[in-house]
Amino acid sequence: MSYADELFVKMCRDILDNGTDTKGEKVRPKWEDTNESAYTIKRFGVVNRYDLRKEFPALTLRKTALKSCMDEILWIYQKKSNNVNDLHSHIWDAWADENGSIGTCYGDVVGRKFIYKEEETDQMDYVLRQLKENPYSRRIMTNLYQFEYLHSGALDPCCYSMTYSVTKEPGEERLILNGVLNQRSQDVLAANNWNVCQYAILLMMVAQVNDMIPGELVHVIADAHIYDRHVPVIEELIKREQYPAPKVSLNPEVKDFYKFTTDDLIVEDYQAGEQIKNIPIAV
Ligand SMILES: Nc1nc(=O)c2c([nH]1)NC[C@@H]1CN(c3ccc(C(=O)N[C@@H](CCC(=O)O)C(=O)O)cc3)CN21
Ligand SMILES: O=c1ccn([C@H]2C[C@H](O)[C@@H](COP(=O)(O)O)O2)c(=O)[nH]1
Repeated sequence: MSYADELFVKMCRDILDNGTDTKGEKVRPKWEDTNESAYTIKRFGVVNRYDLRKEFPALTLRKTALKSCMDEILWIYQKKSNNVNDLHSHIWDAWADENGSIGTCYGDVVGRKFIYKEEETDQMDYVLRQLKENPYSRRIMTNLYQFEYLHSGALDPCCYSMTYSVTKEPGEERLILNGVLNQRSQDVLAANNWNVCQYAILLMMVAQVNDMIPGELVHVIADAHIYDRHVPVIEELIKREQYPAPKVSLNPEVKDFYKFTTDDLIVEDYQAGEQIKNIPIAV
């Protein structure tokens, strides 16, 4: 059975049984159809660890759209775009302006130039260069939570930082590339496995172009929540049958981070439960 399923079911049970309700409090998100407040049951401080050497962390309770996940991660970290017209899914449409822009967040922040040691770079190029030149550095991270740009971005980034950390295992020639994903806010039904698979794929891409082995992904979530309208959906989902994790790999020919496309993601044996259609998204 997929380890990601096991962790997901445990996390959902913990949120539902031990979480606290925001009902009646002042909350930001709304349900688009009725304009009512979208309340949640939340759990503070959830930490999940996935080991990519053992298996890929995809849910099998329902299918996660892995190519769309990768498409969004390429949009942010490779194209460094903030325009939904550069994205092949419609998940960001509700937050875009009439030109398709989501403003100064996500890709826009990744691509902003700054000077580091007298050279102009951006956050992703900095990470790629540090891993090549200085892999044991403890300063290898991206950080999308830039206060000066929040006011003109469509949404404050939820997955806001990724810290890369290299280890060496006895008997293993290549270095292991691990990552800590920090997330301030998580819509567990809509995007938990979506975000996990995205950053797993990002770690795999960054490892491959540095000839490293993707190791552990540690996902730290400050506010892991289930929206009120999602509770019955989650209750049904976590009772479903679980299957072994799919095999997910990258085209080994790609050695340049900027050359990956979603065609380079190879997904095999992905058996999963029925898709849940039309999940309501709080905006
Ligand atoms: N309330 C809320 N939840 C989120 O997950 C979220 C936001 N808001 N705001 C911005 C982005 C947009 N995100 C989204 C929005 C929709 C889906 C969604 O509907 N996913 C479908 C599959 C979509 C596809 O196949 O392309 C799913 O079944 O999970 C996922 C992430 C993540 N973010
Ligand atoms: O990658 C993402 C992007 C967004 N979310 C969710 C988490 C929250 O439910 C909303 C954002 O609302 P805030 O009031 O700004 O926290 O979007 C996610 O889970 N993953």
